[in-house]
Amino acid sequence: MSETSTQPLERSMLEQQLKRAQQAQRKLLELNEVNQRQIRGLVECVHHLSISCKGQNLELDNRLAKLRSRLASEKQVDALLPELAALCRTLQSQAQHSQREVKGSQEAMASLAKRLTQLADLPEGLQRELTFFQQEMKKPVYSIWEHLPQLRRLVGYYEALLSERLASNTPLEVSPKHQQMAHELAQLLSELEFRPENRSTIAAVKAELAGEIGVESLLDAYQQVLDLLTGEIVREKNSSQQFLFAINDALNVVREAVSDNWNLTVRNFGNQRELNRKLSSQCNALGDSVANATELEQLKQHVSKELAQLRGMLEKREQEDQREFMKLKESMEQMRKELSAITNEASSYKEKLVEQQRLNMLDALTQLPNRAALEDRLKREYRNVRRYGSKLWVAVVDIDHFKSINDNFGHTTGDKTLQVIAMALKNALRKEEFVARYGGEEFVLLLPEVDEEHVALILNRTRERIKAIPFKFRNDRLTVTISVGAALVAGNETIQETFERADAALYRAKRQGRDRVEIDN
Ligand SMILES: Nc1nc2c(ncn2[C@@H]2O[C@H](COP(=O)(O)OP(=O)(O)OP(=O)(O)O)[C@@H](O)[C@H]2O)c(=O)[nH]1
Repeated sequence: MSETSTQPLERSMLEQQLKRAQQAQRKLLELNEVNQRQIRGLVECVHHLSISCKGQNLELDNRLAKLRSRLASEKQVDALLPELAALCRTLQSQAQHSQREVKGSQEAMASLAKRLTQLADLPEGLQRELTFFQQEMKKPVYSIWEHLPQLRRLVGYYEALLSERLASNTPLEVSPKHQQMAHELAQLLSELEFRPENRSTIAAVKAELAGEIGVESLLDAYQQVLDLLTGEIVREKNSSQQFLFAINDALNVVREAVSDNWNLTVRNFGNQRELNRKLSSQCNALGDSVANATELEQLKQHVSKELAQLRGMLEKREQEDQREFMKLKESMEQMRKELSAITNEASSYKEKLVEQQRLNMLDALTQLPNRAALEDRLKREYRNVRRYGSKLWVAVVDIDHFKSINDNFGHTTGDKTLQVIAMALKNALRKEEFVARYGGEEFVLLLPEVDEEHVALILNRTRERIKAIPFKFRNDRLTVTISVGAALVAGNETIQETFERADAALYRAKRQGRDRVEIDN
């Protein structure tokens, strides 16, 4: 082929190569453009990140500053990848740290809110809000941004409370908490035993405490209860004092009698020795007279005289003995009387103490064993569980919606209802089982030696019996129900722990609609 024929071909190839090179260059320019846009985007993003993270963590600040300066000089994003990975790690650990901080702050705020709710006289609305707030604080929060509004809310509650307190020139009011305390005092009064002459006063105070009560009446009621209690204590103290004085007097008499007897005995001993001495010298004189006698008639006269003297002495001694014996008898009699008076006094005091002890173990309203008696019994039953491995169920019984009976029909009706239910509970049990009024409208049953499959049967039967009682309040027929939670004393748990499980079961029974028995498994 000639040189002239190859030229156009070469030229066309060169043109094509040039075109491809031009295309590639355009592509490169485009890519460069994209790269630059990405870097600009990254620069902007890092800039914003730096602003929003500033001051949170020194290491993070430094990394971001370094990245910003690298971005200013770097042309390729790839070269920045190790920096970006390190930044990611720092950001991750910072996020974890923030979450921990938020959690700590949440807990501190929850505890603050709780303390606020415990403040006396907290306005009802605020109390409700705070309770709601406390519930919300239990939900997990993942960022500081969710946390901040909660913080603002808590500050708001503080502010509200503060301005309410500062503005309160308002007269004293009975808060729900005071009302609750008044009810508790009424309940306590039901558990105490007072003298018959004070019972009507106590009933009146109780009725007042149980109803809607004003500050003045509440203070009066407290004063009255204190007076009555002080009176009972003083009376008890006086009667013990009188008893001790009586014993002391009696012992003084006995002591004097014993000391008289002793003196008498000492005197007698001295008199007897004197008499014996005289008798012996009289006998000696008589012996001498007999030995030296020369005349029988003279001796006879002498001996008769001496014998008369001896007889006189013996008679005198017998009279003295008689007198002393009478004195001794009298003083022994006196002592016997005093001792029998002391014995009588002591045994009547003992009877009183035994009666008082019995009353102390009984709930005055329902006549069921009270909390102290329950504790006594529990100790014994628990000992049997530990010693012989026997079974013991603890069941906590609570009357449903009892407050509404008090509210709708009065406290006295509430009291009567308690008495009827207490009796029903008592009658539902076998003699080795035990029921006590634990307080308020709560009772505790102890069921020893009952199998798991029977316990629910027994408790449900008791529940049904109470439900079937035909209560009639102001011509309305009403059904009163109970909820029950029961637990078996297990393994090596304490009785307190069993109680807590029974209580939790009762709570479940209430939550699941009441009028039911829940057994803790
Ligand atoms: N009449 C009378 N009421 C009492 C006695 N002791 C406690 N109470 C009242 O019993 C009520 C108990 O009410 P709450 O604890 O609110 O319970 P409840 O109304 O039974 O409601 P639930 O237990 O939730 O079903 C309170 O109003 C107490 O004042 C008492 O000796 N006599």
